[in-house]
Amino acid sequence: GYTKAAFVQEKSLFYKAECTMRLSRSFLPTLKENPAEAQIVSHRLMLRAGLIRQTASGIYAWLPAGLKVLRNISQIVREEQDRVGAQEVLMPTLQSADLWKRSGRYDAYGPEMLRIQDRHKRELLYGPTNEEMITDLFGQTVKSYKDLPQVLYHIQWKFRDEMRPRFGVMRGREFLMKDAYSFDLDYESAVATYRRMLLAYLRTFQRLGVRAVPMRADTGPIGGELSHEFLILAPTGESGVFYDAALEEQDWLDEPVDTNSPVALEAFFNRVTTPYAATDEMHDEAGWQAVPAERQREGRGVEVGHIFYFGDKYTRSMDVSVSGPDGNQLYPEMGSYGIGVSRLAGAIIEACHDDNGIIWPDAVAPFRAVILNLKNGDELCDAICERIYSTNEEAFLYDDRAERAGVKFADADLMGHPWQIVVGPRGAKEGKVELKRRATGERHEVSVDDALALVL
Ligand SMILES: Nc1ncnc2c1ncn2[C@@H]1O[C@H](COS(=O)(=O)NC(=O)[C@@H](N)CS)[C@@H](O)[C@H]1O
Repeated sequence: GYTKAAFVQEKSLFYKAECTMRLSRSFLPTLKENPAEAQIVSHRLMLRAGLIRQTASGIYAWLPAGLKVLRNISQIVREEQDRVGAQEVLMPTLQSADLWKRSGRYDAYGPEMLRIQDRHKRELLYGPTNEEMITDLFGQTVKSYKDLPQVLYHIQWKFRDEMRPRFGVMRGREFLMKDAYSFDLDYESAVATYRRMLLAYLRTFQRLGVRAVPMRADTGPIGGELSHEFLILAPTGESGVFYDAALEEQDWLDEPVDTNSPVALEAFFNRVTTPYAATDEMHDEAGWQAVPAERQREGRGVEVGHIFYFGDKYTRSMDVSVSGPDGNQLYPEMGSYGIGVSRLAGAIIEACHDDNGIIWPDAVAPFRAVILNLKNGDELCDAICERIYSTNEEAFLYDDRAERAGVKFADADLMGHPWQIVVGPRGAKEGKVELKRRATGERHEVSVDDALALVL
């Protein structure tokens, strides 16, 4: 068996700064009851699992576990943007109204725009999106077509003064968005960029552990004529969706698309857009009836991403041009590509939960596993828990509270950790722990080493 002396000796060798994720000392306020104001399951569970707290209508604070989820989502989004050659920048949340007057959207955008005056009475606004700002930044720097294409993105907070914020972070007023903007020499290369982004989005959502169906969309206040939105299937989704089941069976991660070949991109684009898929706004009966009945899928979806090609809408209106191959000035062709990063935290829960709580996909979970000590103060249980905990303090939440087992099991299911490592006195005597997979409920009694090998 594992002795306390061995543990103390080992721990003293590898002593690290104490990580705060011992539940007895963490800022992780779980709730026993469903808050009355939460109407949908993701809002209820995000409050009950201690991930967020509302600070004003449609505005939330992200508590330690919720912030870990936000960072995990952001990191996957970032990796897939970098993979298709986009470059990360960070633009401010506050924008000068002058930019929006140049593009003509200052008045057109409407009451959702939060307008602010500074002490010198200068007109500012809290950015709802960044087409104007990125086009201005691009125009200050790029003067020749030789410097095209450019794809720039950032992951930044936005503000839209929604008339009725609701459903927690799903329809907030201040929310985190990845927004990318592309600048190309001509239509063909702009379309190639659009298709690369579409693939990047499908890979991103698959890596997040959800299925997002791409659908033709209308373009709304952003403008342009080529647009797709990506919807995660969830019963509380705001959009009705109709699509061909063929779209659910693709594995985009081993999709060998040569993204430098327009021909390969066209073949990929046709594979994605040929099967029928439309939200209720774009649905057409004729197209729908052509889908064989056994492949027709109908439901509701949450929009987690939206991409647009809109040509020279902003470069022309803001007069941002570059010298072309023939020496004449030309307006670069643009697209913009948004992902609702904070909305995804809620949308993923809508798609991944059961009656006991959240079921985090491994890639998004705030912790890989929770260690449940069923007998605090028992020398062997404590030693085994401390040993597991000290192997990777970032990955583990250690429930060291002086609570009875039932409370620990219920909270572990509620918080949705992919793995539960249960340490009880009987198993500890044989150096065994019980490993539970949250998604399936499967339990196995294994040695500590095997548990660590499986979880990490
Ligand atoms: N009120 C909101 N709360 C949370 N997420 C939102 C909200 N409004 C939009 N989003 C998310 O942000 C994504 C992009 O927003 S958007 O308006 O469709 N597109 C743009 O703003 C473009 N500038 C893309 S760069 C949406 O697909 C959605 O997932």
